[in-house]
Amino acid sequence: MSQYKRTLITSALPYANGPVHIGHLAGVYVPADIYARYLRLKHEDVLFIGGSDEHGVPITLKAKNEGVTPQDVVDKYHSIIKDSFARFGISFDVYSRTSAPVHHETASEFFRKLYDSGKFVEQTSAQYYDEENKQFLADRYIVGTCPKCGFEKAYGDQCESCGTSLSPTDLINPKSMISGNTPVLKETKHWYLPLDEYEPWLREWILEGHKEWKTNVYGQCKSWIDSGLQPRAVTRDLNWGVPVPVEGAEGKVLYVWFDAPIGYISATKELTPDWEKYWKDPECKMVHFIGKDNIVFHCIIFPAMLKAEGSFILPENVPANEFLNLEGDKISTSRNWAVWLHEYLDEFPGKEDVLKYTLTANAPETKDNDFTWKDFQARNNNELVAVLGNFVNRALVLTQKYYSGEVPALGDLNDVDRQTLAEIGKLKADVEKSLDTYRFREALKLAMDLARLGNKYLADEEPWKVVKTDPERVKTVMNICLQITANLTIMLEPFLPFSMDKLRGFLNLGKLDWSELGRTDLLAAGHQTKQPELLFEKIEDATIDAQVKKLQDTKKANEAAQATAKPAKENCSFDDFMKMDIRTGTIMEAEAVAKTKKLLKLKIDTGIDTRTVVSGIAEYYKPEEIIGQQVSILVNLEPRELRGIMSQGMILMAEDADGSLKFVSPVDKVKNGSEVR
Ligand SMILES: Nc1ncnc2c1ncn2[C@@H]1O[C@H](COP(=O)(O)OP(=O)(O)OP(=O)(O)O)[C@@H](O)[C@H]1O
Ligand SMILES: [Zn+2]
Repeated sequence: MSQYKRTLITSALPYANGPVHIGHLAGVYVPADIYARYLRLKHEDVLFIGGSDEHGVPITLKAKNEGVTPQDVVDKYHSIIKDSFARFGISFDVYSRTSAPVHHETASEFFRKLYDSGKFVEQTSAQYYDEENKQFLADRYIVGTCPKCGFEKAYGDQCESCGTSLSPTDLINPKSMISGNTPVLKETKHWYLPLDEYEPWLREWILEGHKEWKTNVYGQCKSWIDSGLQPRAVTRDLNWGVPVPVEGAEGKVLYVWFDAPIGYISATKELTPDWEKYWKDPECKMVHFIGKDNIVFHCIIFPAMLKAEGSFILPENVPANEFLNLEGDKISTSRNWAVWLHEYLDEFPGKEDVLKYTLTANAPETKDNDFTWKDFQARNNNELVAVLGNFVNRALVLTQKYYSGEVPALGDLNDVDRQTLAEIGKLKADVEKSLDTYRFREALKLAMDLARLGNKYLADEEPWKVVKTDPERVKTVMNICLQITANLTIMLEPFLPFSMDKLRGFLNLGKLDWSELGRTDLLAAGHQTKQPELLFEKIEDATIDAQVKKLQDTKKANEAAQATAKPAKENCSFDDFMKMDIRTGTIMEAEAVAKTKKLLKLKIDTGIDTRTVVSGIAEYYKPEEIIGQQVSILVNLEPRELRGIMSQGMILMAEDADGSLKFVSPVDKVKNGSEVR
């Protein structure tokens, strides 16, 4: 048993400027949920905390762009996020938000306590100011060139290209995000947490005291500490956030990364009056689930804040994950490169566990990983359907067939039986060890080994053959298969809660505790099981192809949005322009030019005559679609031969950003032969 009486699980507060995607799930919420469900199955005293992070500059910028208030933005996404988590079965004990009054109060008090006990350094410095909008430019209100890598769109707080954390005055050629103007420097007062003073303590606490932390986490902490910690401003000139509760701080709010982690405390307060049992008692173990970009905030800044305050416990572990990518590209909310949870839930009803399974089996625990729809399909078809679904289905169906669903009695055991049953206990110990050390991928693989064990046992014992010669023996085999199935409902419960609920229904069995895992008498002889349905269904190629197509469309839309118009060509004289004779005409006939992919042979009524034109539009228009289409045609272009056809003139086309061609034609129909000028 551990030295702890309670566990407080926090999961990073998703930023309420977009919905939740599979990266968030794989990095944070799925492992946190597995851990919470596991501890609950063990009857431990555990709280699982979540909530939306609703302050900070990106939200105010989004509101500005959309012509709504920041509150509108966070209301919208908080409700989408909260609802999708609930549908997906992320089992928060509370899901709060940082715009809630309890949070404003808590964060404000927290700041005030540090302020009153002299933990901050007050400093006036020159900061960028947009004179047109009369506003200081914090964090993402300012862009410029990264001094480290030369990326031209680095933000005032971070370069998204090289990951360096910056302050606005580091940027080369800074520009205001609101007006595009070059900002001026203006004096303003802020409060700083002197992280440098906490350096020796952090070194001791993490580098000496927490060598067991994951290497990616420990490594990042070491690198931050070794490169020297600087005082960090914890306030901003901004009108969206928790107001700085100090006289003379009008127009200032707490820095979003100061207030967000305090959100874990506020959410706990919202949940229970006993919140101090979790936050202030050293017998409580606190674990932060986060992605790698949040490590510095949870391992260095927030602990320094808690330490400065003095009455709070510190995290016992921070099992941060690396990043999940999507089909080879970084997931991005702004580029819409993501699989969105709320869309997945609509498009794959009843398949919550399939996503949870895939994200766990392929979790970015030690390095960045890639989600692909092919892998999703393979995990479902080859593992959930072929291994787990297949085993439990055979066990239940054969029980129906031989015994009308009644659990048969266990007879004499042979060596294989004994080894198989003993394996359940061994797997239990291994799964526990993995879960206790936050190795969820490994834990899931081991738990699935129990289903593999069942499959192998069934295949080796072949009850469908033996039943003809030795029906007594088959009773023992089927009893063992059913005991394995019952054990699966416990072992896989943290990972596949919806499916295990279903499976318990087939077994006609209530929810069992983790402590009962490993028992070989979970189902008594004579217990009545029910007619089973399929636990998992195969996912067909067409379903996967549709998802891949959706992503390809996103990519195309992004490329088109990125494309900038080419610069204008050199001037030409009016006379030169007037030499071109452009008319309106109508396509009378159209056919593909044999042995070419691009060319159509068109017959055009130009008002002057009817003539033949060869046009390179076959990839964009089918011949039958364009008969009767009015077009603009350059009629005095020198005729030329294309593929043996004399082409007399050229149809004008507009080339879109993706290279596709569209007709340039009058908005309203005009008489053929009308001049275009
Ligand atoms: N692709 C990813 N893989 C793993 N974890 C991620 C990924 N994207 C975000 N996270 C984690 O999810 C948590 C919540 O993320 P947050 O709402 O701050 O979004 P974000 O990092 O701004 O992501 P995005 O820019 O995609 O919206 C954070 O702990 C973050 O580290
Ligand atoms: Zn950079």
